[in-house]
Amino acid sequence: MQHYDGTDFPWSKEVVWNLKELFKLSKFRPLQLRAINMTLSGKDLFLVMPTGRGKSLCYQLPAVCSKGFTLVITPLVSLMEDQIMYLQLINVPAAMLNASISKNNAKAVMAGITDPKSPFKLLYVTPEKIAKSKLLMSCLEKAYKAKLLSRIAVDEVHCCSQWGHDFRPDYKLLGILKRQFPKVPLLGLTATATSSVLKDCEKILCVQQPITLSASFNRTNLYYEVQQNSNKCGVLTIIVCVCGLYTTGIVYVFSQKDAELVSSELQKRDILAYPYHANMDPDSKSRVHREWTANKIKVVVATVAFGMGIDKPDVRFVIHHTISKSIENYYQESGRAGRDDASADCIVFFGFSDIFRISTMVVMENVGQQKLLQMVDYCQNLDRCRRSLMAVHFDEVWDDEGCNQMCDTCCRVKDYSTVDITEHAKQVVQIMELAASMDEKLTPLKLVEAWMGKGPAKHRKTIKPTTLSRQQVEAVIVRMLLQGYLREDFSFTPYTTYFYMKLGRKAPLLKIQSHTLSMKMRITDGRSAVVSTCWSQGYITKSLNRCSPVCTPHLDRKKQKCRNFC
Ligand SMILES: Nc1ncnc2c1ncn2[C@H]1C[C@H](O)[C@@H](COP(=O)(O)OP(=O)(O)OP(=O)(O)O)O1
Repeated sequence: MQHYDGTDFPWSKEVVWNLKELFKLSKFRPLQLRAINMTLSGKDLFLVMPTGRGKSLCYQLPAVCSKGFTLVITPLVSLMEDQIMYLQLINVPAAMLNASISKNNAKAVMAGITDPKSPFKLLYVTPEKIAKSKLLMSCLEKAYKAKLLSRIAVDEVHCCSQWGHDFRPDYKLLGILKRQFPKVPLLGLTATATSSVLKDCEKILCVQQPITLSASFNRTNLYYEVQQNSNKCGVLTIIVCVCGLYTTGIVYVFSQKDAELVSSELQKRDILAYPYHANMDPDSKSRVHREWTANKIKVVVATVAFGMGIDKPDVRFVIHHTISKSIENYYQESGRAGRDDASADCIVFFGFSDIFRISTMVVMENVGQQKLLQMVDYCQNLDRCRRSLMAVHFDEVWDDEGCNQMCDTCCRVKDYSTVDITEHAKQVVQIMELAASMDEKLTPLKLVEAWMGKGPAKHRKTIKPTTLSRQQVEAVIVRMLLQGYLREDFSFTPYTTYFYMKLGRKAPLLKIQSHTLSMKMRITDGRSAVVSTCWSQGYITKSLNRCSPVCTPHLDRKKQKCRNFC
């Protein structure tokens, strides 16, 4: 394999020349040269490389060094437009075919496909075009026969698999390409795919035994941190502080409403923040994107609609106001930070009720629930370094040295201790059994309240209220959910989906005397690195759960309460 890292191939001189003179890059990043040499040798390849590490170069550069053109399948029109704009800038001819281009333009592109002079080196198409346009397939057929179709690149290849985090039905039909054009090397690219997802993609794309190249998922310059979402004021305080520390960043939120609300709260605190979500008109969306890229806007407060194709190198923070729906999503979204290799912060706020908000949203997805719980485990698991949890998820062999104190768990090991929660878990089971005996279903909130001695007396008559704090109560319930002592139960009405708790398959184990259950909990109120920095710079004075100086202008003087959040 290492042989492919060399520069003694017939094409090597041209490759190196183009890297420097055309793409204006001084050297390759890890795995780029290997991938380029392999695809130029005609091998079928899956390239798994973290977001922002330069996957595009691995097909753009070979395209320039090959006869004919490279067909690039990309899911989003905006992604195509960005790439074409960049390629035009460096004088590499490229074209695209999608529903947004004019008929005349499409006609010219179709003619270009079979033109022996190849007026473009890269042709970008959506998977829908491959699935639906017979004309395109017939042109590609002719190009194949004339040896003009040099390579097929399938970007975001994980979209083929239903087990991936972003399945797109039209990707399922892309197997036709390898069946019709078996001699053309295929290059599948993704930032996030487990080995089982790649196996699935292999079948769907009809490639036989492709070579998989995986760059380490570990973005060493990113600092990962999870903050408890205890109240809205605390969350906003930290967001405001982080915005004060850095020049540019993204805040991801759950809904369009949150995007509007959080951005307007940041604006009230003199932070140049704008919302971005799918319901905005295209002009407003591209204006926000453009102005943020040009540093005229400091923060974009966005839903996941602000996604693929964002290539701003100097993003210094990505904050998740609400957890992502999967680790893959989180990795990709947070990975938009620090593309310039300078350090950047990735902070996610984890709130108990958010689990159930998102749960009802992903309930229809094939493995939506399972993926959400993996994300919850990432947030709640204090046993292992955040990076090692991601490594396990992406099937990467992990060495604990790899984190280098760049996550909150590694920085704060002294703040955690293992606590036996067996008796607590038994109390939860008693409450659940009592509710079941009355034929009642408990929502997570009702379960918390009953255990804390609040809510209807009938739910808690057999036990004393717990002595645990609310945060600990929630943590125990989440732990029980993650470990199968509790499980989710959904109920659908024509208007909404309700989420209830049920006893899980492992609940009977708690009846066995010798069975124990433990978890790591925070024992001190030590400050995280991000909070410490805010602290040392005078942004935060007391507890994060109180109003800080940043909130002071918004205090209602009479009630001494924050008008918006407390
Ligand atoms: N060898 C290199 N040296 C320096 N910069 C590079 C190199 N290769 C690529 N880049 C730059 C170009 C882009 O600005 C940036 C990201 O490249 P890009 O190909 O868009 O990433 P990607 O495709 O892996 O990310 P995503 O998964 O988000 O699509 O890195």
